[in-house]
Amino acid sequence: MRKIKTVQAVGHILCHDITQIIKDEKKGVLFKKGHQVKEEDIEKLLSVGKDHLYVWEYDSSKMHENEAALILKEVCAGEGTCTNGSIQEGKIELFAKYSGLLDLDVDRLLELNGIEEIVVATRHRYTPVQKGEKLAGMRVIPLVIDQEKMLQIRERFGTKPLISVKPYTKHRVGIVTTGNEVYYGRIKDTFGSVIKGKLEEYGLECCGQTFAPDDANQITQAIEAWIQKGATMVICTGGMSVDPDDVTPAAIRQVGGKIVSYGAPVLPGAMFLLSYKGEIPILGLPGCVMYAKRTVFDLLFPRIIAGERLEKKDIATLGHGGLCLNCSTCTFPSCSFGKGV
Ligand SMILES: Nc1nc2c(c(=O)[nH]1)N[C@H]1C(S)=C(S)[C@@H](COP(=O)(O)OP(=O)(O)OC[C@H]3O[C@@H](n4cnc5c(N)ncnc54)[C@H](O)[C@@H]3O)O[C@H]1N2
Ligand code: MOO
Repeated sequence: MRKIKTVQAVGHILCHDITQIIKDEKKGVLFKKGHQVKEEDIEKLLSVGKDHLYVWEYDSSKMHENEAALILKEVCAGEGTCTNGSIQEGKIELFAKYSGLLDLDVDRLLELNGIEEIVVATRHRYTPVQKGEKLAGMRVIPLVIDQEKMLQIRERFGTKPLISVKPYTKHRVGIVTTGNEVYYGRIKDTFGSVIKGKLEEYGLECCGQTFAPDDANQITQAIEAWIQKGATMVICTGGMSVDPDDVTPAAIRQVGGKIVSYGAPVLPGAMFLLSYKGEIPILGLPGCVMYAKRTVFDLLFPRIIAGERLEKKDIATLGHGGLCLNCSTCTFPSCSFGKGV
C-alpha cells in the first residue's frame, strides 16, 4: 500500500472504499476498494476531499481482479453461454444463450479450482436450462493477482472452454403405447398425454401415437412403422416389468437395435430401457413415468435430445443421486435428483 497524490492516481487501484456524503441527499460509496482510478474520477475524488489516496503498489507482475476475471471467463465460457456484461469485484457470471443441456468438464473444473485465489462455481452438469438462466459464477479473490499465474491458466485451460449449453435436436418422436387393457378399450390411455406434455417441455413435437396389444410381434411392427415414417426417436410406454405378459422389452429387442440397458439405478425408473437402432433411440418407459412427477425419463431425455450417445456406464452412474424424494412440492431440476453424475 502506498500514499500518492490524487492528481497522479490514474491507473492505480484503491485500497479502500471512498465515501461520499451530500447532506439530505446521499451517503454512500463513491468508489469501491479495488476500483482502478480513471481520468474522469480525479475531479470527483478531489470534491470529496481526497487530495491523497492509498493505492496498491504498482507492480507490473500483478493483474487487477477484473482483468483476471476476464481470463477466467475466457477459459470457462463455451458455446451457448454469455455474460450480462457486468464485472464486479473480480466476479463474472455466465448465463444460457438458449435453452438446452448444461454441459461442463467436471475433471478440468476440479483442476482449475485446485489453483489458489480463483473460484469457479457452477450448477450441476446435465441440468436442463432455459434461455437466460444462470449457469456459473467465477471470481478472482484478491484485488490484484499474480499476472504469470493468470497467463498460465489461460494457456493450460484455454484450449477448450469448460462450460457450454448443448442445444436440443428437433426430434420427430413416435409413441407406441402397449397393453391389452388400453388396446381393447378396457381403460382409457393416460400415458400418451404425459409424454406429449414432456415433449412440449423441450419444444418437441410428437409425430403421433399408435397402440399395440401385449404381443411382441405387433409391438415390434408398430415401432418399425414409426421408423419407416421417418421418426427419429420411438418411445414405448408400458409393459416394461418382469411379468410374463410384459413383452415390450422383447419387442424392442426384436427390432434389432443395440440394447444399451434394460434397467436403471433410478427410483422411480428401475425398469427403463434404452436402445438404439442405428442413430434412432428407442426408449421403453415403465409405468412410473405416467404417474410420478419426475423419473429416470427426466434425467436421460434431455441428454438424448442434446445429442449424447448414451452407454451402459452413463446409466449405471445415475445410481448416485438417483433417488427421487417425492417432495410434496417438486422443485426439479433444483434438487438432488440426478445430481450425482
Ligand atoms: N417383479 C417385479 N415387478 C415389478 C417391478 C420389479 O422390479 N420387479 N417393478 C415395478 C415398477 S418399479 C414398475 S414402474 C412397474 C413397471 O410397469 P410396466 O411398465 O410394466 O407397466 P404395466 O404393467 O404395463 O402397467 C402398470 C400399470 O399402469 C397402467 N397403465 C399402463 N399403461 C397405461 C396407459 N397407457 N394408460 C393408462 N394406464 C396404463 C396399467 O394398466 C397398470 O395398472 O412394474 C413393477 N413391477
Ligand atoms: O421403475 Mo418403476 O419404473 O421404479 O417406478
